Amino acid sequence: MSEAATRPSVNSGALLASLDPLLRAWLPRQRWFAGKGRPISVLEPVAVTELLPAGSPSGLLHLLVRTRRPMAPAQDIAAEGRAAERATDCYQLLIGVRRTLPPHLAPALIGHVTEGPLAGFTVYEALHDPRLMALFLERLRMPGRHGVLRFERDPGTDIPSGLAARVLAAEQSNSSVVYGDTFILKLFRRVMPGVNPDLELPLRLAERGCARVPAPAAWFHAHPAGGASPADEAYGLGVVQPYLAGADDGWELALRMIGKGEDFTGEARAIGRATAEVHRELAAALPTVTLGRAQVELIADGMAERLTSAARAVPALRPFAPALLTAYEALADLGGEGQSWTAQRVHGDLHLGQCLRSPDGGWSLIDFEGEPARPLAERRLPQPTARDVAGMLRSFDYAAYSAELRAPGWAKDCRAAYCVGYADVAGRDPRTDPVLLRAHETDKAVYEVLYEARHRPDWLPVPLAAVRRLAGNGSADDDH
Ligand SMILES: Nc1ncnc2c1ncn2[C@@H]1O[C@H](COP(=O)(O)OP(=O)(O)O)[C@@H](O)[C@H]1O
Ligand SMILES: O=P(O)(O)O[C@H]1O[C@H](CO)[C@@H](O[C@H]2O[C@H](CO)[C@@H](O)[C@H](O)[C@H]2O)[C@H](O)[C@H]1O
Repeated sequence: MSEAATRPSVNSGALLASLDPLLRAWLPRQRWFAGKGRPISVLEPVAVTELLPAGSPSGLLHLLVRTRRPMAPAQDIAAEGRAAERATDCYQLLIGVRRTLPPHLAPALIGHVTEGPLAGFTVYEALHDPRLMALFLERLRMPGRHGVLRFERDPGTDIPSGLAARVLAAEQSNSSVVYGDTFILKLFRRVMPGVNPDLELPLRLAERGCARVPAPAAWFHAHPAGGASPADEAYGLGVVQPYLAGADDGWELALRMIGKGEDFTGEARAIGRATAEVHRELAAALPTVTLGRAQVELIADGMAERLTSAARAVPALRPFAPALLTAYEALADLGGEGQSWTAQRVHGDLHLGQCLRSPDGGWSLIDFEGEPARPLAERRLPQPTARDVAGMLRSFDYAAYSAELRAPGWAKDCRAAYCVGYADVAGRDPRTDPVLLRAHETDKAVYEVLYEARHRPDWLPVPLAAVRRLAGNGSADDDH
């Protein structure tokens, strides 16, 4: 990728127009695309960067495209309101361009271009092409600019050249490529202007020497408007971090151990300890605030608003909404009585899949992006640590449900062990604040209903079962 060969020189409008029908068919099939099963109403370029020209023999394009969120079915439009019709999302794509696609890249096919500047070429998902991704790592190793793209790296971390690239098969909210079992590149898919907490928090934790979170080694972002004005915030696009080779992800490990009838409470307790350690470091690295009456009410109001909008989008949630609201009312009431809590930066979307156990048995936490559907500014606000604890408690429930567990009590025991582990480090058991915890667990279950409806409709029954339980005035642990 010499400077001359990589100078961005494309007419982005004409290029995207030629890819338009292919992307409209391909995008909605991607897991990371929000809004399944409905046609894309608008597809327009935000920025197009030619990293390698077509025909060399494989070209590489970096695209930021804006889509208008698909229209809701007729019956939901009135309920979702005009705002939902106007909502747009920006997605990051890395597109390979070849005359013909070799058989091993067939699963990556996006389509054959028939018109415009790329007529006669085949375009495909570049992440599946080890050659292109090796070239992309070379670009990441060199700090500097490339059109609207800006590449940065930690000068203290050596990223060797020539590492073999392989795309991760896991279906995710984002996409990842592993390099030689030493580094992993995470490419954010739905991107927006502003500081991405998935870079911000690991960088701050690395500064404190926190070993529970892989430290960013290189990262890149874009300034589609040129970056001249302070208001023109960068879009965070991707991060390279050390790859924890041989690590087990907590979700797969839990399902495996359930399958073998093995006890998971020891691991749950260790994850609780890891969570509390990361919370302690985040509280030391970034500002904390005391939540008074007004802030607690705001949090409760925010939860109620999310419930209302989720219930509009997912009809199955509607019958439970009034009962779920009582959890938020109880939180606001406690705030009104003068109960206060500390808020700090948190993980924001903690679940078993974000916990990795290294072969030495130590747990690390990854993916500090927060809930992908929330605005960035909101995800970066200090919050009670109960948000993360609630995420993990829900995750034990997910694992038990997904394994169609016969043994009652598995989730309940893991939830308890996790809280005990948390208290080992924090000195306070999260269950000491049942109203706070319940409100956050309810909020999480509501988020999950919306997430599953948008991304994995087949999974909707999992959070709906929890919603039913939480709405039933019973304990969140009932039925396990
Ligand atoms: N540093 C790492 N070491 C090993 N595996 C990792 C690492 N980071 C991510 N992974 C793997 O990649 C998967 C997806 O990463 P994650 O950051 O959670 O992306 P997403 O936001 O798409 O869920 C994880 O579940 C894990 O299996
Ligand atoms: O892609 P991310 O890991 O950033 O998070 C999103 O996808 C998760 C699913 O992959 C989703 O998590 C939900 O499903 C998990 C099992 O697959 C379960 O362990 C979690 O508890 C449950 O919330 C997550 O909510 C979503 O933001």
